[in-house]
Amino acid sequence: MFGNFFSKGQSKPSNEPLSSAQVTQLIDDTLANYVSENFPNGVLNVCIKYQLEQDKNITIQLIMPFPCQGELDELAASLSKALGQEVSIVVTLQVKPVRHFALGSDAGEKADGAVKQGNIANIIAIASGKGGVGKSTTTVNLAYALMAEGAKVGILDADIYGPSIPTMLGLTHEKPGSTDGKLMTPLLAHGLSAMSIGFLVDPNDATVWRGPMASSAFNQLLNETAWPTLDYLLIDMPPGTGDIQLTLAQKVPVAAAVIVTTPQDIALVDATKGIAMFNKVQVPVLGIVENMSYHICENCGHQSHIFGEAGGKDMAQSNQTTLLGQLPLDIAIRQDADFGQSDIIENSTGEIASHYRKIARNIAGQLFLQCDNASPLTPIVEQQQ
Ligand SMILES: Nc1ncnc2c1ncn2[C@@H]1O[C@H](COP(=O)(O)OP(=O)(O)OP(=O)(O)O)[C@@H](O)[C@H]1O
Repeated sequence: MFGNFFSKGQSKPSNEPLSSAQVTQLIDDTLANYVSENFPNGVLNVCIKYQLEQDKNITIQLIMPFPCQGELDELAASLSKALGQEVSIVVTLQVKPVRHFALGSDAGEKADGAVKQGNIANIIAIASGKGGVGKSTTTVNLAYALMAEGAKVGILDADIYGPSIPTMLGLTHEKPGSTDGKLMTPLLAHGLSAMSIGFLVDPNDATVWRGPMASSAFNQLLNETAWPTLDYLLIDMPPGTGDIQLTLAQKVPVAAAVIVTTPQDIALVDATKGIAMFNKVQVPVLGIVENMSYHICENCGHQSHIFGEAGGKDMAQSNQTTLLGQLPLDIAIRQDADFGQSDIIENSTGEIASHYRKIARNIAGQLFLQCDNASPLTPIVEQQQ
């Protein structure tokens, strides 16, 4: 796809240096004609503002409605090569809410989209039918990946019975404070705002909570946290599709859900139940992330499909949803999770980071593209050119 942007009625530049007007035209056409999953009608079609600066180097300033820096960096690299001149694309984000969110203790009950606008643009639930498929690990890495793409992100650990987010963020012994004595200040992990029941109570105490108690603890975590302005709040849902999950999905104005699964049959069956649950409460499912899809042998490079092959793709097809991406079973992912690290923080252009960043862009892009019409609680979403 990249490098093909001259194909739509454009001619490749000859060796002669291009005039400034020709460069402008070529860049305009490229941005208009570049097509990918997240830009089905070109970049300019969704761009809010576009500005071109030509000097020794070329800088393209774009205001975009969803994070896409990584994809546009690749487009800029292709343009640089084609023009023989350094081209950079600088993205500023203006993420629009798909559903309005009210801060305050009554927000859960009034999740009807008519309440006052909070400072969280979009809440995305990350769920799995089956436990242990890597939902929390994926949620943490996707949060960092969205940040690497330029977004302001928070994470809420709704896994009341087994909160693993504190460990995965390296915040095990930390406790949130409060500046006003009412709202808790979320903890920060490399710029990611986080709240978890694991910060507040001994996880062993929470395991004996019954449904209503767990549900009210979750409401408190969401509504009594002084969230900063966020483009996305990712909710790490408890595994399963029982009453607790259903209540959470209903109480929170979730813009959309993402299902994490492994390609194993037993996990896919439960993931299908997860999709059905969100359909029931009319929360659009953006797609499926297939975790532990394959393993590459460190010694010989052989790729093996330990948990089966193509399960996520087939399941996405049979549920009329999208396979948002596949992640390897990789020792570095496991080690990072155990030690409160993420490869994305250290090396945002590394191989593992690239997998997560691509999926993060797909989630944000599909949320923008799909949800305008899909969510019953959607306010008018303006698209500007
Ligand atoms: N892609 C991966 N490669 C290697 N290890 C992974 C990967 N994804 C997750 N893991 C490991 O698998 C284990 C389970 O992951 P995690 O806790 O994220 O699963 P979960 O679905 O959230 O579990 P639970 O159902 O308990 O909430 C962890 O040890 C984690 O480090």
